[in-house]
Amino acid sequence: MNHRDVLNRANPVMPVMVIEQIEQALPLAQALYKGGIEVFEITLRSECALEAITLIKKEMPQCLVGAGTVLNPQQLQQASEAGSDFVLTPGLTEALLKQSKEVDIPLIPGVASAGDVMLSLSYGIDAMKLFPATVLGGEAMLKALSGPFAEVTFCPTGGINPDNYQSFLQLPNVACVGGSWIAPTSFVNEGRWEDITRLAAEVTGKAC
Ligand SMILES: O=C(O)C(=O)C[C@H](O)[C@H](O)COP(=O)(O)O
Repeated sequence: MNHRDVLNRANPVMPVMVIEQIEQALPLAQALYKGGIEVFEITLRSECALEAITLIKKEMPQCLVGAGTVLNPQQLQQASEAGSDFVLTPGLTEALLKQSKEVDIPLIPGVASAGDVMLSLSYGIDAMKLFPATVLGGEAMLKALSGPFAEVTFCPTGGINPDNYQSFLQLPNVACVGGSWIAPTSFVNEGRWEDITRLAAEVTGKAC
């Protein structure tokens, strides 16, 4: 499985998940799965994030579990040891790119400029996260990047919501979108799992 496979399998949406309590991990992942989602981004923004990755991967091996908000090589190493299938970063650094090759885990780097895309390509990575997508110009930015980088596939993330995700998905260089709107913190904290399944199913068109 490479970077591109991850983004293609995440189509149409990769949920950006913040799990504050380990008890929320499985109900949340299962609620999303029931709504047709099988690729998760679990951000390393909470104490129990690594534990949540391990747990979800163990109980739902049919899903792909990625670690998000990976900021440095140490976190990349920890994410890999926790069992992550892939990692995502908000931006890219040479240190992260090098470490992902050493650890041999697909890294989907956040990019915000043509220079970032070129650095990522120089490490053989042609599937990237555009972050923060709407701030960077959204669809206009993606159309502009498709000129020089026709072969690159993106997962726009940051500012994607129920009103704009469809127009992003129509672009040929967009494999999937990323977003937290699909797993709102308030719903997670209130245990509104059926509402999360409904949100996911509205986007995927699937329910199981
Ligand atoms: O943490 C990371 O690795 C990021 O890249 C940031 C997240 O993708 C965005 O915070 C999601 O943005 P929203 O859907 O607008 O909430």
